[in-house]
Amino acid sequence: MILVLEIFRSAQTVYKKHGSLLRAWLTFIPFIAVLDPKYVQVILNSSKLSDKNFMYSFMHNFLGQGLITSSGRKSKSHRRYISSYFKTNYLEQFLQTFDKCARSMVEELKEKDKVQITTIVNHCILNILHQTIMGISPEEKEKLSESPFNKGQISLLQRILHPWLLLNCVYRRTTRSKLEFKQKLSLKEFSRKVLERRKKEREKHKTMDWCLLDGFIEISETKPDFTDEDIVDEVCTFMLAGQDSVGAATAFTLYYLAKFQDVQNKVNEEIKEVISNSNITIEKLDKMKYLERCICESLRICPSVPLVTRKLCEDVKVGEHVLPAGCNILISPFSTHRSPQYFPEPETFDPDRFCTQVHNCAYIPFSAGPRDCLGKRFAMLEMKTVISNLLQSYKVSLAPGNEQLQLQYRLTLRAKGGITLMLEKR
Ligand code: HEM
Repeated sequence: MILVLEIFRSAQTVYKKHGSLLRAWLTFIPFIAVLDPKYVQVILNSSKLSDKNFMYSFMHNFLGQGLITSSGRKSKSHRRYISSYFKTNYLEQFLQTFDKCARSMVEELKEKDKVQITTIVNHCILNILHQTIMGISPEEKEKLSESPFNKGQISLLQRILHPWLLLNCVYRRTTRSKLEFKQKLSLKEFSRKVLERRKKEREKHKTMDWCLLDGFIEISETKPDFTDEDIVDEVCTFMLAGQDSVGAATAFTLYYLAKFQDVQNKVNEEIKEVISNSNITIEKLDKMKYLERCICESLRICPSVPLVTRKLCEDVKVGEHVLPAGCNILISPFSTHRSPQYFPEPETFDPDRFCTQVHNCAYIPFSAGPRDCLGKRFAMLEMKTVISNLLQSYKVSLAPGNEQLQLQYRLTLRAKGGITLMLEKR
């Protein structure tokens, strides 16, 4: 038996000490932690076991009841409707925005030689999301400054760490709950206004860059079970799902590229060869295989989403064990990615380990199966665009004192104190 935090702290030794199927406590809540990729596969790949557990309901105040937090029929139909908008022909329309926002990020770095890259990257990612999800362009400075998505905060971790707050009757009386409720109202209110504005603009047949909200409106025009309230919830979900996850993964990758100059040089050679100051296209981004392996390796060591949970709706056999219906399952990409059987010397940064095929559930930064990340290709194209734009202009290295990465385990994984880089103009 082990506390969930220990799964992180002793990720390297957890397999030796406890095996890959263990009972774990998240304060007073029992979980079964499933770390072995073969067992993880049984759970994540089953469409019958795709229900999220009670923890996700604590995110309703933040994310609304969109795809990430919902279960059952609603999540299945929403996912079916929305997933077609994450295919290449739609993503292609976002490339210009990725590129434009990345270029203006690089422009802002002019005259600077030392930067907190986490903050800079997060700002760029937020601009990209405002444009691609809601159709608010980076030029609409006033609208952007009003956006409550710039400062959203989730209370789930506080509630877990102070478990009496998990009881709604207690939590409702706290100042934190009132603030969270106010925040939920402002996220929804803002999204509702943006929806109304977009509908009006569509009526006037204004030529506009396509955004995901257009897709949501199109769905609602033909599917009666996809209402305006659902649109608002999905806007909140996508705005928040694509924020810290991508921000952290981009910053972690830049950390490793700054730390290992030989790897950065190889990435830079690839960028020169593939892009050579021409326009970015999906084909070119797909060609950047070495950069992709660097991003994958950063996501292996530092997966932005370090924990995924499920509730079993039926008994499940994994190996010789039967996990009973009703129990809470915890899957930890952070720990599974450190399985020495699949990733020898797991703490070593080695992008070339992805030259050979790995077990599909040994590497799960985007989860796997019917509830895997809908935005994974969006995220990969976006991260490649942002990183290659930065590296075309600057050589990056670690600022003195920033050599050691300290991780902070929030809902998403972060670098404690951010990541500070030195920039040298190329
Ligand atoms: C590096 C970036 C990202 C990582 C590591 C990541 C990781 C994940 C993971 C692990 C899940 C499963 C969560 C769970 O089951 O509890 C997930 C779900 C999801 N992600 Fe991402 N994500 C990233 C970027 C994005 C982006 C850019 C978007 C959209 C713009 C997005 C949209 C979603 C959605 C909608 C789901 C819910 C899918 C469902 O439950 O059917 N993600 N993501």
